[in-house]
Amino acid sequence: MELIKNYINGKFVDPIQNVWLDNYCPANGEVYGQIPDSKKEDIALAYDAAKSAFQYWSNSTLKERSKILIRISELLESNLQRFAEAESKDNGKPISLAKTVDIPRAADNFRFFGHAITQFASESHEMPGLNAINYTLRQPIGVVGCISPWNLPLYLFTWKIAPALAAGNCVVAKPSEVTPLTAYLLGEICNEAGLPKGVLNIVHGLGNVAGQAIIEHPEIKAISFTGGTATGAHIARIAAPLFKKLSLELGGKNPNIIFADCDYDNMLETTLRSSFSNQGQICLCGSRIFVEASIFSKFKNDFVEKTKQLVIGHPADSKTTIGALVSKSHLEKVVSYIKIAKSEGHTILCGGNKVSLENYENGYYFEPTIIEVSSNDCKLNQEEIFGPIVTIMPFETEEQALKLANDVKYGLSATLWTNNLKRTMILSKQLQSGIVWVNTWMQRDLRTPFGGIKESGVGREGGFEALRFFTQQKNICIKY
Ligand SMILES: NC(=O)C1=CN([C@@H]2O[C@H](COP(=O)(O)OP(=O)(O)OC[C@H]3O[C@@H](n4cnc5c(N)ncnc54)[C@H](O)[C@@H]3O)[C@@H](O)[C@H]2O)C=CC1
Ligand SMILES: O=C(O)/C=C/C=C(\O)C(=O)O
Repeated sequence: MELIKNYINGKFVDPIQNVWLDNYCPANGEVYGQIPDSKKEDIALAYDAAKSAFQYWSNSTLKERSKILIRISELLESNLQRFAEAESKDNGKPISLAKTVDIPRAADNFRFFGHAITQFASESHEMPGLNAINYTLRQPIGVVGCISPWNLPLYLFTWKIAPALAAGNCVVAKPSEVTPLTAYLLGEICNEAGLPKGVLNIVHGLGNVAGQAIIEHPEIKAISFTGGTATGAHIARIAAPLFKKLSLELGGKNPNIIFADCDYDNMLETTLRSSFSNQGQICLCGSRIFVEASIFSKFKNDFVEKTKQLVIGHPADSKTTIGALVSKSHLEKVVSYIKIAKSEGHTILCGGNKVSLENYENGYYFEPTIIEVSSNDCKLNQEEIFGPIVTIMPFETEEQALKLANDVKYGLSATLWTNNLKRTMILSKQLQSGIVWVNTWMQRDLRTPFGGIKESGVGREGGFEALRFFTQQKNICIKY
C-alpha cells in the first residue's frame, strides 16, 4: 500500500484528523494506496509554514532561488524512470508518454523558471523636465495557492509552482486527489535540492474540502488553477470578493481545421496525436475536426484506419499508445457521450466501446472513437468530453470553417492545416482562441503566453506572464 502524506514545513505529515482517501490504479481499478483527506486545519497549518518561510524566501537572492530550482530540475531528470512509472501507475497514461513528455516537461518547468527569474525586469519611467523618475518594483505576493488537475499531473503542478517560487512567493499547493503520487514524490526532491522548509507545502485532499479551504483562505492572495470550467467559475465566485489575483486555465473544445492544401501525411500523423494523446485528456486536444469537403472522404478513411492501429494496453507496457482513462467516474462520463451520440443520430465510424483487457478487466479502458456529425450545434460538438472521442465534419469554404470553429463557448486552442499564407494570416487572427497552431500541434515554447479566452479561462501562464502574475507592482516616484 502506497501511503501518501502531506508535505508541510519540509516534513511528511499525516492529516490532522487522520482521515484518508483511497487511491485507485486506473490500469486495474484496484485501490493501491491512500492519501490524506485534508481539511481546513491542514491548509491552515500549511499556510502558517508558508507564512513563516516568506520572510527568508522573498529576500533570498535570485542566484539562490535559481540554483535550487535548477537543482530540482536535475533531480527530476535523474529520477526520470521512478517518476514516469509513478505517473503512469497513478494516472493510467502510457509509460512512454510519462517518460518522454510529462516528467521531462516537469523538469523543464523548474529549469525554465530558474533561468527566467534571472532575466525578469521591471520598468522605469523618467519624467523629463520635471526632475522625477518612476521605477516599478515587482514584489512577491506572499503565500499563493496552486491547484492542479489530474490529466498532466506533475507537468501542470510544476507549471504553477515553479514560477510562484521563482518570483519569491511561498506556496500552498494541492494536486488532484485522483493523481497525487508524483506531487508527493516531489516533496522528497525539494528537500534534497535544499529548498528551505515551508517554502513549498503540498496538501492532498478533495477539491471541495481542501481545495475550497485554499480558495477561501483570506491570506492566500493569489490562486493559480487549472481544471474544469465549472470549477473555475466556482473559484472565481469565491475569490473575487476576497480580492484575490486569479489565473484560471479551464476547458476546451478545440477545432482542428484541415484544408486540402495541407501537408497531408504530417497532418494525419499529428491529428492522430492531437485527438488521442493521453487518451484525449489534454485541454488542448483537437476534439472537433473540420475537413475541407474535397478531401473529407479520403481523410475519413485514412484517419479511421490509423486510429484502429493504436494499441490499447496496460500503461506500463512500452508498446501501449492508448492507456487507461483516469478514473471510473471519468470513464462513465466518456461512455455517456456515446449514448448521447446515438440519441443525436451521429455515425460512429470507429470505437465507441469500453475495452476489457485480459487480466485487467476492471481497468478503465475505452476505444479511441471517431464520430461523424452533420452539425456543430449538438452536445457532441459543444460539450467538453475530455476523453478519446473526436468528431469529424466537412466544410466547403473558409468562412464556414471559421464560423464552425468559433461557434462554441470555449476558446483555448485551435489548429489550422494549410499551406496558404494569406488564409493562415486571416484565419489565425479571427480564430477565437488563446493559442493557434498552424501545421503543428502542442509545440510548446515556455516563453509564450499560454491560456484561453471565453469560457476557457482568464489570465496567461508561461514565461514572464507567469512571473507577472505571481508578483505585484509597486510604483515609486522620486523627485530629485
Ligand atoms: N486541464 C483541464 O482543462 C482539465 C479539464 N477538466 C474538465 O473538468 C471536468 C471535471 O473534472 P474534475 O476532475 O472534476 O476537475 P476539477 O476542475 O474539479 O479538478 C481540478 C482541480 O480542482 C480541485 N477542485 C475541485 N473543486 C474545487 C473547489 N471547490 N475549490 C478548489 N479546488 C477544487 C480538484 O481537487 C483538482 O485538484 C473533466 O471531465 C474535464 O472536462 C478536468 C481536469 C483538467
Ligand atoms: O503545455 C502546457 O503548458 C499545458 C498543457 C495542457 C494543459 O494545460 C491541460 O491539459 O490542462
